[in-house]
Amino acid sequence: MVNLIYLLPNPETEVLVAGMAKEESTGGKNITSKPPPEPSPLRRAKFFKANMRILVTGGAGFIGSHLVDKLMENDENMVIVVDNYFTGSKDNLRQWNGHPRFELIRHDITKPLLVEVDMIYHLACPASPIFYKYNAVKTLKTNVIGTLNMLGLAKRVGARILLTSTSEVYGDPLVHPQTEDYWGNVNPIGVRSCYDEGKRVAETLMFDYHRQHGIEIRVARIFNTYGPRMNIDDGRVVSNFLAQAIRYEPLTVQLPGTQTRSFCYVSDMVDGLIRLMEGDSTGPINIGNPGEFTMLELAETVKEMINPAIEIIKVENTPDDPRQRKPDITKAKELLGWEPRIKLSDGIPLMEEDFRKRIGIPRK
Ligand SMILES: NC(=O)c1ccc[n+]([C@@H]2O[C@H](COP(=O)([O-])OP(=O)(O)OC[C@H]3O[C@@H](n4cnc5c(N)ncnc54)[C@H](O)[C@@H]3O)[C@@H](O)[C@H]2O)c1
Ligand SMILES: O=C(O)[C@H]1O[C@H](OP(=O)(O)OP(=O)(O)OC[C@H]2O[C@@H](n3ccc(=O)[nH]c3=O)[C@H](O)[C@@H]2O)[C@H](O)[C@@H](O)[C@@H]1O
Repeated sequence: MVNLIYLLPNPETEVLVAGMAKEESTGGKNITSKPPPEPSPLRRAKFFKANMRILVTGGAGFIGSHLVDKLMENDENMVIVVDNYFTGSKDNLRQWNGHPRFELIRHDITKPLLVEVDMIYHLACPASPIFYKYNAVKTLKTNVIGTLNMLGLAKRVGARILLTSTSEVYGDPLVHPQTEDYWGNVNPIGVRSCYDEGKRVAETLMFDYHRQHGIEIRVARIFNTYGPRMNIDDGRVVSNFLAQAIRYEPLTVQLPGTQTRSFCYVSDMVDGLIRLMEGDSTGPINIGNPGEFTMLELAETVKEMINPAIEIIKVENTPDDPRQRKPDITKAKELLGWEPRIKLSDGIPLMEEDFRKRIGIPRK
């Protein structure tokens, strides 16, 4: 039987068999890192040397499209986006349509993808609770099979890969603020589990590929991010409150209203992700703004800044809503030289302008 496996011309099988053999000879102990695989010979060809080919999965989404804008500012970068447009839109990337250094591929990452790239920013996954709960099994497949596919690609072409994980890996945290060494308090069978457990498995896959196959990995734990281009009916709190205030609708604070979040403006987030990708630390590293607000405080702030005439009402919450969340960003400061620059009161007006344009209600 074992001999038959050796005869299969499948590189995955060969690695598996080689790994098993090595494990036996090390007395069953864990095998640590191997050198990363050799990149394709194309990488050394003159034509390709000039450009860094960067794949962004989920690049038509909110954070992904801002990341693409930033990466495209560098003439040395060639950017390839893959997206299935579940929560993203081509419109977010229209400024790059037809650009010689840009490609957009309609693709679902739960299916394998073969492209020659040097770096992978792996963002594809619905992020708003209403969207990730909509098809929970698909969310899990995206996190598990999708991440496996992207790691398989990274292994094949020798690319460095960054995963956008989430503060939701801490669940309903019992440690506050959250440090990266906290293992979290997550319900494994709840309605949010497809997302938070999915991301936890995605992190595990990243570290196992790193240990077992020497893949260069980066893991960012993103805390609530907001800014222009969020879907207007996205369901997340900042976009909900802004759209409601602009439309003269009451702001819906979910009970109890004392739950907290920390909000990071999208340009700060993109800066943190690029620093992490280009730096030497694998992470996981928290990237977020430590300014912490209750949802009632957020509603009061939006009301005061956008439309003092509107009402704030309390509505039912959904199960397992984390009661508090605030990143400890000591590691990001020390290892990436990163900290956020834009405070909530400066970020909201930047987002308001974009929302008013798209909703079609100008400021009076
Ligand atoms: N925005 C936040 O506050 C936040 C916080 C923590 C983590 N994150 C993570 O950052 C990433 C981006 O979040 P976002 O806020 O931009 O969300 P988003 O929903 O705007 O973007 C996600 C993108 O992924 C695409 N996508 C989803 N499933 C896919 C699949 N199977 N194949 C291909 N494409 C697929 C969507 O169409 C969309 O364009 C996600 O991985 C999310 O988990 C975001
Ligand atoms: O930052 C993160 O790590 C994660 O945060 C979000 O999860 P959540 O914080 O629950 O995001 P929201 O849906 O925006 O809710 C934030 C808080 O606002 C409250 N809320 C939401 C919407 C609303 O209309 N009113 C309201 O009070 C919710 O009850 C919750 O307490 C999403 O799951 C992901 O985008 C992301 O991975």
